[in-house]
Amino acid sequence: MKGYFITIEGPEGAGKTTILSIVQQELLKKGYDVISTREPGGIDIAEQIRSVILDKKNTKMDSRTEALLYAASRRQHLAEKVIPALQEGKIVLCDRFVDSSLAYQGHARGLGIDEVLSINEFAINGLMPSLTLFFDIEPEAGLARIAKSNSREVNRLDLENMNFHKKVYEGYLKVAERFKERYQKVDATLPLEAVSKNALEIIESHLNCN
Ligand SMILES: Nc1ncnc2c1ncn2[C@@H]1O[C@H](COP(=O)(O)OP(=O)(O)OP(=O)(O)O)[C@@H](O)[C@H]1O
Ligand SMILES: Cc1cn([C@H]2C[C@H](O)[C@@H](COP(=O)(O)O)O2)c(=O)[nH]c1=O
Repeated sequence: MKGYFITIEGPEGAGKTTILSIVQQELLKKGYDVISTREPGGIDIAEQIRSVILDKKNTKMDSRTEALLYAASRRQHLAEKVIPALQEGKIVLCDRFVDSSLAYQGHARGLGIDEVLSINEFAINGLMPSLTLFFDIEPEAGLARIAKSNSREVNRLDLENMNFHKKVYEGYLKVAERFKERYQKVDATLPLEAVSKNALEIIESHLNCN
């Protein structure tokens, strides 16, 4: 495929959405053909699946159902938006992708990283990002940012206990180690300007070297 598939990962409140928007604007100014999107969501069917997964009322959702719904939304998003954009040679910046499933469902929910990767292989059919930025921040600090923000609605996953969020973080460290060839850590505790500058530098260097 001609384009670049770049994903942003990290715990709740790490700043992924905020920085992704700044970085996209900077890349557009520099003349790059770049789109941004998110998981779960990004297109209508996947946004509908997102509503089901994240609805606070759905307290009975089984962990395997949750993993399968994320994988289903992922497939539709790839088929309808990501793959066509890559075929047109665009840079696709995606807020979360399969590594979120590995950290949240695989490690934190206890389904197993290998098992969750295996159900996702059917969904992604070989398409993996060439670069993943891991926004590194302890869960307590990320959740404190969300608690302060009045523009971000609290969802079903946010309401999990601190032990769950610590496991998510631990899961990410395992996933980053496993896929170290595409992983780059960004210190997400720094001020916004520093985080966006660092993220932009990593992305541009990847675009120039590949
Ligand atoms: N580097 C930063 N320093 C201070 N505050 C920040 C920083 N980055 C983001 N924030 C603030 O933290 C809050 C969460 O940011 P954002 O929604 O971008 O995080 P996120 O990683 O996308 O979270 P989630 O995955 O849980 O949706 C927002 O209020 C945002 O303004
Ligand atoms: C893709 C994906 C996401 N999640 C979780 C992570 C977050 O708690 C929500 C998404 O909310 P955000 O505000 O857009 O970050 O879903 C997950 O558990 N598994 C996944 O594969």
